[in-house]
Amino acid sequence: MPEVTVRNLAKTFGGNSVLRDVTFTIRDGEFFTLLGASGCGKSTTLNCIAGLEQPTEGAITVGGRPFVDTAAGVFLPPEERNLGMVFQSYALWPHMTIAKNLALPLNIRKVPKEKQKTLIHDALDKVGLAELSGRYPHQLSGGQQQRVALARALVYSPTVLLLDEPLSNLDAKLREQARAWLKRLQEELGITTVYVTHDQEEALALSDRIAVMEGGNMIQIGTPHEIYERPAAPEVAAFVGRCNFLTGKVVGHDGMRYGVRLDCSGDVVQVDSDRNIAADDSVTVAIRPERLEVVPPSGTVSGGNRLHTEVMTSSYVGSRYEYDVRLGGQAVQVLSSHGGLTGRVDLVFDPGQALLYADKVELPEEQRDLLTVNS
Ligand SMILES: Nc1ncnc2c1ncn2[C@@H]1O[C@H](COP(=O)(O)OP(=O)(O)OP(=O)(O)O)[C@@H](O)[C@H]1O
Repeated sequence: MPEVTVRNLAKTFGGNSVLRDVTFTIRDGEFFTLLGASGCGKSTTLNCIAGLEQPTEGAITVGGRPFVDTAAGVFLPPEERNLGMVFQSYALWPHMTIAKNLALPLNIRKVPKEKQKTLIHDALDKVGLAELSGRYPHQLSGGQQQRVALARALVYSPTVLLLDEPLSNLDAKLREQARAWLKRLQEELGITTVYVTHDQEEALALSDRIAVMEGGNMIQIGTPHEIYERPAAPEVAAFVGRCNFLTGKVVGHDGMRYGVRLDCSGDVVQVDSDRNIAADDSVTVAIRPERLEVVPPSGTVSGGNRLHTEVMTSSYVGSRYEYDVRLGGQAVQVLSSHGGLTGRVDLVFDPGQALLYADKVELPEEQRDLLTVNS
């Protein structure tokens, strides 16, 4: 299966720039996800690879074959790219059986009828639906229809699979099952896959690597672990998983490189960071709710840092408790296995569990709302 390279991709719609200098390489056999909020340019990027959109600038090659090169005037039409596509709407023909739906792309490619039978059977077999080839789409569940759409994209052995939110029409439970099934299938087939989603959990669960997009730019490319544990920018930390952003002022450094000490609403804490930050700089500390431990004041627990806070609200959410606490003028969310804490509490965390950003961060809406509601 081929590698996909995208170089300096740009797209404008009527003077409105929606992709800006996007560059990335998808490795052979990789499950690569474009993740970001609605309107950030994920589908436009995918459609440029598919040939459904013509980029304003840039070059795309698949397996070394140029699909697009605006500088050289190259644009390969979609039907010559041999890519498999599945969209959010499965776009199955309702008046045709499943077998007939799968035959369509083969007819276009002038595959002989006898060979078609084997290919259709094999493709339906891959998605576990070989028995249902004579049914019509309305005789299948949503999950089965989604599998048929995938089989139709696989039936002509595409070089790359392009999937645009293919699971978003399924209900939550079915979606989780389909996710596990899709990952297994992609691994078995070893097909290079580009996946578009705005669902960060789905991206983390499915992908070998994720590209996080914002406003037409790619702001980080990395493995799910890298994206979650070492978000390159506060925007990534805010979009992937939940994150608290605390403002603080640097009061000094411990040691040559790591260990920045800072004042967070009156408490001095230490955060590991290799950023070059000077004393008195205003910084933002990002910390995940599950990386904070909430304890009664002066309660003992391991962890280097202690913030003095007060519980605003707490709720039991089945597997754990969620606390919203106030730290000076800042709101902080914490997940804990301990329930029933009220009033003054301490938040404890390890210096390696927080990330330091040199810029002041615009608070995510949930954190701003928390303070407004509880003040
Ligand atoms: N054909 C078009 N004409 C004009 N503007 C467009 C067109 N297609 C997309 N856009 C705009 O380009 C921007 C990026 O759209 P795109 O569909 O790539 O975003 P997305 O990240 O896939 O969002 P979503 O998850 O909502 O599909 C949006 O602001 C959108 O309105």
